[in-house]
Amino acid sequence: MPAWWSKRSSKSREGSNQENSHGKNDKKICSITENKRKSSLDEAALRKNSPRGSKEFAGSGGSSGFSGFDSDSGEKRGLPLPEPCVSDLGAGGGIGGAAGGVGFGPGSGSVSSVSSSGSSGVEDHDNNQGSGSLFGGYRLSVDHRGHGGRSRSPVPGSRSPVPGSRTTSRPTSPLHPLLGVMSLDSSTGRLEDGKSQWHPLPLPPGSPTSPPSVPGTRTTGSTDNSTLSKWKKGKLLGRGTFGHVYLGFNSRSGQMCAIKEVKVISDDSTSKECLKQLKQEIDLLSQLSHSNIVRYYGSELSEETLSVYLEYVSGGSIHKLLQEYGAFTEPVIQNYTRQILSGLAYLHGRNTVHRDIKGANILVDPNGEIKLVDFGMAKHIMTCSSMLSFKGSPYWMAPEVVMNTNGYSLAVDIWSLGCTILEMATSKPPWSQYEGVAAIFKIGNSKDMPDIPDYISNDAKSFIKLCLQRDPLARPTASQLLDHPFIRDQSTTRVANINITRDAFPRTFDGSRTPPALELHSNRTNANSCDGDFAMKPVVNNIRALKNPRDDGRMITSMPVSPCSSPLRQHGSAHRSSYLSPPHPAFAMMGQSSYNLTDFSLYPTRQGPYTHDLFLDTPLLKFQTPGTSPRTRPI
Ligand SMILES: Nc1ncnc2c1ncn2[C@@H]1O[C@H](COP(=O)(O)OP(=O)(O)OP(=O)(O)O)[C@@H](O)[C@H]1O
Repeated sequence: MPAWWSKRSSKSREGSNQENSHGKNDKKICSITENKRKSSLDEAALRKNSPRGSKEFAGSGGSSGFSGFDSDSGEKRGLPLPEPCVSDLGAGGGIGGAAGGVGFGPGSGSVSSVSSSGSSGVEDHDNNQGSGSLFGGYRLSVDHRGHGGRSRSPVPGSRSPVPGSRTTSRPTSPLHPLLGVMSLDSSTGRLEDGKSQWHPLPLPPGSPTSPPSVPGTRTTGSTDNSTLSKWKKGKLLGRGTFGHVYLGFNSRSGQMCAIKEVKVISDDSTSKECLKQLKQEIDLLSQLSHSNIVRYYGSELSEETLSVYLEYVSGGSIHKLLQEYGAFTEPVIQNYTRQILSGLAYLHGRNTVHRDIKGANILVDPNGEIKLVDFGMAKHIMTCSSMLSFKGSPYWMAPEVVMNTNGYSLAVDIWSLGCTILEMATSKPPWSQYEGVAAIFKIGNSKDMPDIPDYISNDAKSFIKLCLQRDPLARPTASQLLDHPFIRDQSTTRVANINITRDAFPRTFDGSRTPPALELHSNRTNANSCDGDFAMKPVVNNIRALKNPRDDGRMITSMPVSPCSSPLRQHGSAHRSSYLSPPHPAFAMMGQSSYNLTDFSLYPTRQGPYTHDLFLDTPLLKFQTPGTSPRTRPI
């Protein structure tokens, strides 16, 4: 068994709502070779932490690097922004490793360990021990005398003068010692590669007004510092391992964002680790653009904090929704799974593995749109070789990750997706009946499958079983899974649903008028996923009701619209009378499919002839037997 346990911490998540151990609080268990001496203590601590009763596995740091953090402190002082490297993901390191001190964020909820082997062929930033550069991929705006200020000529989006700006009057601060060291000590070769770009803080798309390309650039002639950033920090949205997340409000546009902050403290190893993780997240997110991945707006470095500005997703995490509303109905699970898969297919298409897929890292917007977040664990995989580092959250962790022997690949996200589907169906992750260590043994060293509830459909069971195949090579890719009936048949349902709607609302389809509500539904890709409670109701009754003369267009358009996919709709009986969400007979068929695992074996997998997966040639992984030393050699 790899030695990667670390101590419990006390962080809480999602605002004041402490998540239980199945969510964000499950524990980034940190492990590196240097920490072996802590393992016995940590293991003892872990045993105390049952999946239900305990909040934390982890955080070797003990005390939080954020203790005493004042959400209102850390005013941005117009320090130059760090400059992440924008070379493509395969361009090499870029994130200086903080001496391999991986995942020591207090209260960390995931496992994090790094193999001592350096032969992974992975852009594993954690392994950049030699660089000694926390921001190895950053060009910090410092000249060689250590003063703030850009070290090169103006670039788009830089703080260099723009029309109307008066950057010369902007206060400059001495470079933060921590960052100064990082900026000047990169061994990544990316500091001078000329590919780097600034990270301005644009408004979200659709902003009625455009801010200066970089906060702090004065465009109005004002001389006070209040214009430095138009994003004002609001309430605490949640706490993660590596920082706090606040609501941000743009006082110019009225728009909102999420601000993820890590406090910058020199000579604090926890702070360094947090910054490193956040830097990694910035590097990845800044290169991603997908509707199911949280959008990155920009980042900003002040003397006290590094802030990352992200799309605000107001619905909370799947984990939080499960806590508040209970298990999801199957149509909701289908819908969410399709979107998660879509995000994963995009991510994997860029050879990037998320490594921490779980309900707590999947946010839902009010329209039921899924956003993958928390890319602090994500890694880009440069070659066909797989990773050797050890990260994730135990209950969602793939066997090959738990055993940490021969590395792992994109398929770890597919395993975690299977666990997340079980989480959505039961409100708990698989193996949750076991305490931490026992769960890890179950995952890594048994042949057992997690319990799959009887009440889900055969399609759902088939899908989950495919994801939870112990052989990572046997797991289908995200793209392949998008074609599984559990996902694919949603579109059939949606078309049929629209047809029924057309019958029910003929006037809406004859060009005379278009109820906004229907337009909204029909334009959404997730409009097919309606309340499971509807599924059991005779559709015809609702249609008859709709054809009642009283139910005219005025009534329709004045009715409140609830997103079809919202899990909030699954329990409310009041929704059943809503004509705007007519049920579909296909839902009555949920759970009746005779599709099985064998059928899907017709689809190509990583081992199949049609796959173009990078890991086609990845050798089968062997599990490490507890007590034996980890095997890191490729088979
Ligand atoms: N874009 C966002 N919009 C709204 N809330 C968010 C957003 N990003 C994060 N949050 C909230 O903040 C919490 C912590 O965020 P996040 O998981 O990204 O932090 P972290 O330090 O990376 O966590 P982890 O310990 O999983 O690494 C989330 O659980 C969520 O409640």
